[in-house]
Amino acid sequence: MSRQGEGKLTGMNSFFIRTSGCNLRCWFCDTPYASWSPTGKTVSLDQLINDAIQAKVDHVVLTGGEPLLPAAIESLCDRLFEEGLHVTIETAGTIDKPIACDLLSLSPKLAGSTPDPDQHPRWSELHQSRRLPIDIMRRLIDGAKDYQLKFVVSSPDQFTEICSVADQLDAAADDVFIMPEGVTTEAMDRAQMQLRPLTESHGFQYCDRMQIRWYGNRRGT
Ligand SMILES: C[S@@+](CC[C@H](N)C(=O)[O-])C[C@H]1O[C@@H](n2cnc3c(N)ncnc32)[C@H](O)[C@@H]1O
Ligand SMILES: Nc1nc2[nH]cc(C(=O)O)c2c(=O)[nH]1
Ligand code: SF4
Ligand SMILES: [Mg+2]
Repeated sequence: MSRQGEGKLTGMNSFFIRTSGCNLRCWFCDTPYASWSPTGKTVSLDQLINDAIQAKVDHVVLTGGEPLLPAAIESLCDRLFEEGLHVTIETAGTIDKPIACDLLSLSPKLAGSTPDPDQHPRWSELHQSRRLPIDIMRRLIDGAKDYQLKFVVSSPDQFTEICSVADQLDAAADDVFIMPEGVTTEAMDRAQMQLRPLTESHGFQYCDRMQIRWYGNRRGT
């Protein structure tokens, strides 16, 4: 049990399910234990549903790693819906699956997310070739009741690219969230000074990462 720290449902008590394993390798990934060096244990669907019910909250967040990768993700969503739970999926949006959810929290990965080609030649190439399949993202958005686009930003120069991706996805400015890259309050405060005015001048929403302010950058929060 935690609180949603990012985007339109910030502050909502939520049960988080984090799948391990990712098809991308963002250099800045804040959950390397679910991407670069995947760890974790196998949990049955029955157990997950049971735990979600026991958490006594209305909201469940599926994240990762990349939550659209596991074969059982559709069954998991269906069973959460049967329990009347609100399901948010946090995804980079690169996996083609006909999945339904209440809120698709889509975080398209910009060119600057690609890992260093000298240090990680294979992953750099794979990441670059996989990170932005606009047609797949459009289908995911069509299958969701609501959506938001959350961009991780490490430089103001990235706004041109963000506008282009948002345009290609026909996103309203109001559904675009600008989130600072960073895992400390100090880094987020520094970034905010530069990014907030730009965010507002584009009509986008600024997205702090409240979990870092509430809990610190701790696993399980
Ligand atoms: C760890 S990812 C898991 C879900 C999915 N793989 C994705 O990237 O959307 C969860 C969220 O954290 C964001 N994120 C990861 N590392 C970050 C960092 N260093 N700073 C800011 N946001 C970060 C991602 O963009 C995404 O919105
Ligand atoms: N509290 C909290 N809120 C979050 N919203 C999205 C998260 C994610 O890692 O996907 C996240 C997370 O890791 N923690
Ligand atoms: S897509 Fe998400 S989980 Fe995968 S490496 Fe990037 S931030 Fe991490
Ligand atoms: Mg997180």
